Amino acid sequence: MAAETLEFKAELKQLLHLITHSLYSDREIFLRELISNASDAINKVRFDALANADKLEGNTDWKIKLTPNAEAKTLTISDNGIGMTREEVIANLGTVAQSGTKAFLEAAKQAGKSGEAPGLIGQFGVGFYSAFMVADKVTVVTRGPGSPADGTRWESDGQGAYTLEAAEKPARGTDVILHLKDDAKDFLDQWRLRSLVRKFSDFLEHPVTMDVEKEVGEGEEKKKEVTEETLNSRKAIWLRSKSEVKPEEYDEFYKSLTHDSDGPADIIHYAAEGKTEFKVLCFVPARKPWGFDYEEPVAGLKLYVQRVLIMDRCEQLLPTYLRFVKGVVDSADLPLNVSRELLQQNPLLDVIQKSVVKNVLESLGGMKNIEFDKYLGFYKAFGTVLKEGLTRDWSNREKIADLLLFESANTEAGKFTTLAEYVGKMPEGQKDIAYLIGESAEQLRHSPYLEAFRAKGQDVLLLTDPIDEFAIPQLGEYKGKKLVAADRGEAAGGGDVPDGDKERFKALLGALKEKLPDVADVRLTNRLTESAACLVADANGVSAHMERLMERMGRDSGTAKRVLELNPNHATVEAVRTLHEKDAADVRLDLYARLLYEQAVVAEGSKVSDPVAFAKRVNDLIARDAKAGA
Ligand SMILES: Nc1ncnc2c1ncn2[C@@H]1O[C@H](COP(=O)(O)OP(=O)(O)OP(=O)(O)O)[C@@H](O)[C@H]1O
Repeated sequence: MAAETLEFKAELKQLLHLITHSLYSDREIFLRELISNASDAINKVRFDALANADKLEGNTDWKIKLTPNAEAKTLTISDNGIGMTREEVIANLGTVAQSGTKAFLEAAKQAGKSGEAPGLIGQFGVGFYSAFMVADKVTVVTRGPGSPADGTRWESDGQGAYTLEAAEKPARGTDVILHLKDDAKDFLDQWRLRSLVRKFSDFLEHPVTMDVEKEVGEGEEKKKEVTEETLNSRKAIWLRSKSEVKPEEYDEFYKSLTHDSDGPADIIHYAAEGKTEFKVLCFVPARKPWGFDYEEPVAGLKLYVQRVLIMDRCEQLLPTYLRFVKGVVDSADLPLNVSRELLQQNPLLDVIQKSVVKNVLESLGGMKNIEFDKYLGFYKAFGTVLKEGLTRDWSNREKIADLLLFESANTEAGKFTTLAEYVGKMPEGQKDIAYLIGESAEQLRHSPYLEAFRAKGQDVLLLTDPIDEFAIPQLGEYKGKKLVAADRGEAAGGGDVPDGDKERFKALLGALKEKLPDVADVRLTNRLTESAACLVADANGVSAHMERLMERMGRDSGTAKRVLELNPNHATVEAVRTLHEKDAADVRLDLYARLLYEQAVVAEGSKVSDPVAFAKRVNDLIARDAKAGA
């Protein structure tokens, strides 16, 4: 049958254009990507064979073989893995399945200028196409379990189309044949290949081999002999003890696992011993992977049973709030031949998860105490995700709370405090931990709600992460101290005012309440020292910040009316009181009531319902005042 020509999908064309035209630095990573695909393919067939040994066809001498051919200027990467059917070739090598491709293209365009782009390739699951960084033509000959006639040959120059035809393939598996570009001939060099394999794939369980010519014998007997050599040491890095692993080995393993071009922020490597035994090697990335924010949140670790990869992402091993953690768990206590469904019910997985969570949280705590700058980088990337744990992982709430960072009324802008530090600095008499939620710390620093706290020498945490609105009330308390919102009725700032004031203002408060249908009540407060008025929510009501959030999401927050609090010691409030005492029917009182309310709305960072009318009211005041003063 003649070869059939098919077009790449549009996005893939764009991607290939980018790969072949702009990504030049670091192109050696193509070898890591292709070896990693070959290794995945071997793992797949080996796993399938646990249930159906016939698939193996006796071909179980697992290996990935590199064949450089100087004459033909090709480098071939062969494996005896699962192979692909014709349909699978079309699905896997003719389209980019990942939804993040568009984002990749954008990111790569940006990063292309700064030379970061190759690091991005793997992150977006386009590893195979990195072959076009070094090859101007790629041929793939592959077949799954079956007979030699079932093979498929795929070929492309990466320009927009590929050809497909049936092919004879004696053994199951895949050959990827790279027709190297003129400037990529160094990848034919055996020493270069050997050093790249050691760098990228040393820990790989399967041997990566190459035929090497060696001189053997002495004198007359001397002759050249070709032997197949294994290039990688094959020591699964997670099975070794910590002291045996070099930092650069961790680094390379991490990079092969995540495709990150930088090293990890934190390494968690231990062997659990006792009733159940397992080994864990996890990493905390130093920065957010591209796509982390818009991809569906999924967590998981690779699960090996005695070095056989059973699941690429075992969700039972990691809670979603630690989904930034990447790594491997190897357990000798799980049965090798169970189905994935049964495996997921195995109680041992919960035991392992508990242990992983404990170790990750402790390790993050250590980073915070010892390498704060590094921790800050981590926290800025993943702090929001970590906070999800406050609402989901009750048993570890306190440990997670210890990892939180906050700006506060007393910190300099851009500096942070912790709950433990806050509690340590609480002046005598302060019972609760006060916090204020809003859009930016800068705006919150000017909030009238801070006044009373400042006057008492108390600090207030300034929270600006949208999740804080849910997560912090869920936390509820820390070390026996209640967390209270500074703009709520119950907060330490609000308190009783002297009876004399209450008596003097009684009539005015009644009148204002009538004039202001938007508020639930008008009362005096000692919360304020500089401002005239503020709005507070009931202890159980919806806060102003929450209302703004709900509005933005297009939801009705079922706005509960709030309480207008007035500062009896403020000159403006006192002047309005005097005016009301003289003539309760003075028409100006309507205007003043409205403005007292509206300035409280503006001060808390919300919008007045009719900004034009508000401006007109202020202008009327200015005009009157200016006229009186002229
Ligand atoms: N040697 C191979 N044997 C069998 N299938 C392969 C082989 N190489 C690639 N594939 C198939 O092609 C798909 C696409 O490969 P590609 O490297 O582009 O992405 P990926 O491996 O899925 O993602 P990532 O590179 O992020 O791991 C693979 O998922 C696999 O199904």
